[in-house]
Parts: sequence; C-alpha cells; structure tokens
Amino acid sequence: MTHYDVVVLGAGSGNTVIDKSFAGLSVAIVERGPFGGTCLNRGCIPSKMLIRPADVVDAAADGPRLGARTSADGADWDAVRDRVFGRLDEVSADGRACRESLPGVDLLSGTARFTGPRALSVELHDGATVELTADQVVLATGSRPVVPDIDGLDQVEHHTSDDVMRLETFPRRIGVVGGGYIGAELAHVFAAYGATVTQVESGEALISNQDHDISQTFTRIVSQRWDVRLGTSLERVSRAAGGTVMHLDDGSEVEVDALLLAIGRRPNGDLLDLDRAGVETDDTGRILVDEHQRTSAEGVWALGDASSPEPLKHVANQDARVVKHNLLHPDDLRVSDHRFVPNAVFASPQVAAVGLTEAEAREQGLDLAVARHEYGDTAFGWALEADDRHGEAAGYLVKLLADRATGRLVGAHLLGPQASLLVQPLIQAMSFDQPVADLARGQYWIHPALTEVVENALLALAGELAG
Ligand SMILES: Cc1cc2nc3c(=O)[nH]c(=O)nc-3n(C[C@H](O)[C@H](O)[C@H](O)COP(=O)(O)OP(=O)(O)OC[C@H]3O[C@@H](n4cnc5c(N)ncnc54)[C@H](O)[C@@H]3O)c2cc1C
Ligand SMILES: NC(=O)c1ccc[n+]([C@@H]2O[C@H](COP(=O)([O-])OP(=O)(O)OC[C@H]3O[C@@H](n4cnc5c(N)ncnc54)[C@H](O)[C@@H]3O)[C@@H](O)[C@H]2O)c1
Repeated sequence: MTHYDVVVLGAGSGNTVIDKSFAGLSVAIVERGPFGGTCLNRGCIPSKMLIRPADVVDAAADGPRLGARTSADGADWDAVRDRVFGRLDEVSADGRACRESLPGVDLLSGTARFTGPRALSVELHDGATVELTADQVVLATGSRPVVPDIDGLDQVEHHTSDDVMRLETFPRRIGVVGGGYIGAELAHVFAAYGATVTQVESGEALISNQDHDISQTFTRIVSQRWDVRLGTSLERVSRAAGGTVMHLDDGSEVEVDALLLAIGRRPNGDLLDLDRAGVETDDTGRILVDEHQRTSAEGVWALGDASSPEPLKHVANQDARVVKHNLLHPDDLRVSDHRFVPNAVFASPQVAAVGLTEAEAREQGLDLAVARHEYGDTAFGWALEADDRHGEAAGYLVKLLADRATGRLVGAHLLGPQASLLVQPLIQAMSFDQPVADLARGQYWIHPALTEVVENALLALAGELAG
C-alpha cells in the first residue's frame, strides 16, 4: 500500500492540476489511456484540425461565386489524417515523457477504482495491481461516447468519435447518427472531403440545444449539403456485401461504408465504484460537486466532464484551475464560476452562444428585449454573401437578448463565419456586467470588420431597451 498526498485520476485536464507548486508533496496521476485525455487525442483538437481542411475545401468550392478561379475536389484523407495524428500523437508522447521526468510525481498507466474512502486499487497495463491511499483524490475521469442498443450493431463495424477520425480508409458513404455537436462537426468534415453523408437525428432539428432560430437556420443550411433525416431513428443495422445497411424507423434503408454513432456522452464515474468512496452522483452518473468542486466525500474533488453539466474543455480547464488552488489553499477556497459558459459548434456555418436561449429567458419570465442583425446587412457581410452557394440569403445572423429590468445581455447567439470569435466581446460583457448601451456605444468598432455585425446587433438592442 502506497500513500500519497494527492492522487489524480485522469491525465486530461487532471494533468494540468499538478505543477511545480506541488513540489514537496507526493503525487500520483493515474491514466488508463493515451496521455492528454479526450481533447488532445480524440476530441476538440483533432476534430478542429480535420475541420480546417474541410473549410478550405468549402471556400475553394465557393470561389467561382466571387469570381475567383478555384475549384474543389474533396481531400486526401490519408494525408489529412496523418498530418493530424502525426502531430498529436507526438504531443501526447512528449507530454507523457515530460510528466514522467518530473520529480515527485508518479505516472501510473492503468485503470483505477475505489476500494474505500480515499483508497484505490490500480490495475496497471503491465498486469500488476497496486493499492493506493491518499489525503486528497481528484476525479478527472471524463466521459465516453454513448453507444445505443440497436439491433444488429454487434454484427457490423461501427464507430464513435473515439476512432472515426483515425479511419484507415476514407468512407465514400457515411451514416452519422446524432445531430448534436459531434454529428454536426464531423458531417461537415466528411461531406466537404467528398463523402455522401446521411445524418439521422431523432429530434426535429440539428444542434437543438441552441436557440431555436439558430438551430432551425443551421438545419436549413446544412440540409442543402447532405441528406438530413429529422425525427428519425436507426431501428436496426445489417451487413451488406458493400458495407452496412441502416434500417430507419420510417421504413427506409440506407447503405453506407461507415457508421458513426454520435448520440451523446456519459460520465465515466460509473466505472469507479464511487459508492465505496462515499462519492455521490446524480441520476445521469455525473459526480455531484459543490461550488468549490468538492464531492460529497471528504478530500475528494471532481472536475470536467466527470462532474460538469456542460462537458466542454474550457469548463474542464476552469474547474482544474479551481481544484488546483483549493488543494493548495484549504483555508482560502475559490469558487467555480459557471455563470456564463459559452459554446461553439465548428461546423459550416459556425455557431456560437453564451447565456440563455430565447425560450429559456421567456420561461424564466424575463422582460425581454430581442434584437437580430444579419451578416448580410454589414459591409463585410457583403464580401461574404457570395459564401452562400445556394443563391439564397445566407441567413447568417447575430441574435441578442437583454433583460429590460437591468439593461444587461442575458443571451447571445451567432450563426455564420467566425461566430466563435465574434461572440467573445459578448461573453466579456456578461462576465463583467457591462450595460448593453455602453458596450454598443462606449468603444470603437473597426470598420469594415465583421465585428460590425455585433456592433449593429448591440445598437439595435440598445434601441429596443431605450424604446
Ligand atoms: C469529438 C469531440 C470534439 C470536441 N470538441 C470540443 C470543442 O471543440 N470544444 C470544447 O470545449 N470541447 C470539446 N469537446 C469536449 C472536450 O473534449 C471535453 O469536455 C474535455 O476533453 C473533458 O476533459 P476532462 O479532463 O474532463 O476529461 P478527459 O479529457 O476525457 O480526461 C479523462 C481521462 O481520464 C482517464 N480515465 C477515465 N477513467 C479512468 C480510470 N478509472 N482510471 C484511470 N484513468 C481513467 C481517461 O482515459 C481520460 O484520459 C469535444 C469532445 C469530443 C469527443
Ligand atoms: N465544439 C464543441 O464544443 C464540441 C464538439 C464536439 C463534442 N463536444 C462535446 O461532446 C458532447 C457529446 O457530443 P454529441 O454530439 O455526441 O452529443 P449531443 O448531446 O451534442 O448530441 C446528441 C444528438 O443525438 C441525438 N440523438 C440521441 N439519441 C439518438 C438516436 N437514437 N438516434 C438519432 N439521434 C439521436 C440527440 O437528439 C442530439 O441531437 C457534447 O455535449 C459536447 O459537450 C463539444
């Protein structure tokens, strides 16, 4: 039995908890998979590195609308994949080597489970088992893809985001089940690269966690690029000579070369024997934490996807900073700030949001001011408008919501090029409690930058609030 001051489970965001401030303390980090966790190895970073070439292909396809002599012919999957993982696998291996070289921190490669309060058993990859106890335990064990219970699935090859980005062969036809973040982003990738994509979503719109106007517009735009089946479920799958047949509940059948399941993720806490440690979860398996990231068990902390209702990397990073501080300063605990958590979908078009949707704000009974401004009604928007390869108004927009009682933003929703960047001043305004009127008029907005679409939406909102 080895005793440590601190044991961290999970070397994703958990790895960032431990730095030189822990010198003098004995620390173990336990990791069962590749060093760096989901974001680096199979999440945010490889997906965005795959999205960049997809955006380039789309831009090249749009060139002729602008008068540019460009054309697009998909992408070379092997080259793209090898560029992405050639780099990321090296970053992961370097991270592991760097961590292993640091004194005072033991990196254990294996799977941990609780055997009692702050007592753990780790099954190492080399077959040995070690028993640990610790004064403090940090649960940074993340989440994993949900695989639905579908008839015939055990008979066919299928993928999740864990492995689809590393496919050996590019699928000419791909079925994407789920129209959330992963389904939206990866359908964009495969469609731009030249695959025939069939996307099956049980709900009535794609990215339905977004404001209604945004998810509707997004669904309309991408439905022109690939086959989107809304209100539809995958009933069963079967093998065919050329691939896999998706049998949908509307009676139709679609044959594909690859099947991607992207219907959500679940926290990994259920694999930790948390009850032995006195760590409580909610009924979705999320570890319950207080505002300081403390679990129900003394000396046990949790962060990121293991405990967050918003399983996003910037949340995990923020949680990790709070846990780090609180481990080192037990008499001066910091509070996790989850008030204004933004999100972005890096599809084409991009989507970004912070705060309440209009439906949520109305449900809360707020006296709401709403303003919209379309990209196409700003100078830079005219330059982009040809981006709409279907000849309709692109529908790119900024939609803002404010509470008339306070004059403050309560929600911001953007759809269009660079939405993930354009949203940042709005996140800042909400975080620092800036009034809409000051934000709109109290600073210069560069002309004719795309940020003018945000400025104009804010001016319209300020007008609404004043009127
Ligand atoms: C395809 C995809 C794209 C994404 N894109 C974005 C994005 O663009 N922006 C964004 O903000 N978020 C994105 N996310 C979400 C983001 O990746 C996660 O929110 C983030 O990585 C969570 O970090 P974490 O440290 O909580 O968990 P992880 O990074 O998953 O780390 C948990 C680690 O714990 C290890 N582990 C689990 N159980 C045990 C055990 N019992 N013993 C030992 N080790 C264990 C796991 O192997 C893993 O390495 C994406 C996710 C996916 C899947
Ligand atoms: N850009 C980003 O920040 C980013 C990108 C990728 C992933 N992520 C993270 O990963 C998490 C998981 O992403 P995800 O896309 O798997 O989940 P999700 O929750 O975003 O979307 C799942 C979708 O699948 C649909 N669905 C559920 N069951 C279905 C079924 N049986 N048939 C058809 N459709 C079904 C749901 O209605 C929903 O639209 C996200 O919640 C997010 O936290 C973030």
